[in-house]
Amino acid sequence: MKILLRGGRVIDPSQALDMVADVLVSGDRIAAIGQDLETDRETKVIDVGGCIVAPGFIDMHVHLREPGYEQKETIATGTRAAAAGGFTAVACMPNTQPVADSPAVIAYIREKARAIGVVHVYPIGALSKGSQGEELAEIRDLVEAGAVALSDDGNPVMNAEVMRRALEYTRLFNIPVISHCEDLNLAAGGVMHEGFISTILGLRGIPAAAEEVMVARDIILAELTGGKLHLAHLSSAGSLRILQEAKSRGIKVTAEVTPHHLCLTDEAVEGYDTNTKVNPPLRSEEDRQALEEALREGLVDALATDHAPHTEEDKDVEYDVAPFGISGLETAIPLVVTRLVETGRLSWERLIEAWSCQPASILNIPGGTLKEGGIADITVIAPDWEKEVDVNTFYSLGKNSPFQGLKLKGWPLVTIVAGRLVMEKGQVLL
Ligand SMILES: NC(=O)N[C@@H](CC(=O)O)C(=O)O
Repeated sequence: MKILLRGGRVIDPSQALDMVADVLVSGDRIAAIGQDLETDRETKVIDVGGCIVAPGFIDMHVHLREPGYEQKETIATGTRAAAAGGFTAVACMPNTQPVADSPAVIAYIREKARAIGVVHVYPIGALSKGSQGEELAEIRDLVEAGAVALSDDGNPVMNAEVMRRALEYTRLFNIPVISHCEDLNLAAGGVMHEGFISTILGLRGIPAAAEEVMVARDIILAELTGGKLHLAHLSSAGSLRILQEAKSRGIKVTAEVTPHHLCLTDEAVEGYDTNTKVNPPLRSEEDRQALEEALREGLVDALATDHAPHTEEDKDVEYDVAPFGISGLETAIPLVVTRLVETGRLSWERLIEAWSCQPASILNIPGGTLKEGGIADITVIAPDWEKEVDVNTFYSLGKNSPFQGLKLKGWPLVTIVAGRLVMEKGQVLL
């Protein structure tokens, strides 16, 4: 099977490539990039004139919910949502039931993904047993089973000694520790950003400091141990100042930001829509602008959705008791394209670097490049394709999106995974 993507703007930051060209896929590999490439009768030709052709987008932070919470999402539905959203690979968080703290759960996820998944799935192992934050998980066994990183995402590691040991021990395997930075004592049962709006709404706030003190602590521990630290879903300007200082001193730390923290602020909570309840919370406009600038300048390395699907029953409750999370995979790319790329605030090159090259490099996984001979994971985006978000068309079981009804541009047009056409014009083909 061969596929020819004809006449798109091919942007591959890994090779400093930005030109109008054809891309030929043969088997599971990129066969050639060039002008007017020849085809034979077996080649499926897709006209991508006017579109962006990029190395496959990798979402390094998703919740696939399987095993244990299959009413919220499964590996089958989550990977279809990823393909529909323009992603060729996802890394999934271990807060499943049972928690992915054993080789058996890691193996289960990988086998299920291989059998029925539509995109590549890279499991992230739990850092501590049961993600309880008290005793390290069997890290070597998790790595040998295929975990690409360790994290207790959803459950901050409150014990600094445990975090220290995780950063120390993971050095042996050269994998990152992904930290969900939240001091639970400071967060104190809050449900939104602590500020003027939380006061007006009468909702308990989570101060930005709840994130910032943990960012500072984990950076100190990364410096102490020499471990690889990755900061998940940063939300506050203060976190960025600490990150800046750490990077300027050469500490091994990377960070990600989500589309919702780039596109929304705490004002979105004003209608008490529980789909705006997310952890960390949507913060102030000043924080939002700082995140945008940090992404543009590369201080924040990567984009990631933190796709957190929940059922309608879960979310159809009072704001205080609703679970945190946004179903993000199927709106992520057009949101960032519409708000940041189309407005000239983020270049295509930087978008692709942050959502393809960087995640591949941080997790040390295949992809992030269109080099000839490499694996054919490709994302095509149609910058002019405009349509409204409709959660009823989501492949994800999680319809919990605060973007319902929003008109967006720059939808993903084609997703190719290891040479297989898995999505075309929004329709998943498997
Ligand atoms: N990010 C979220 O808002 N939700 C996450 C867990 C979490 O990080 O709280 C989830 O798993 O639902």
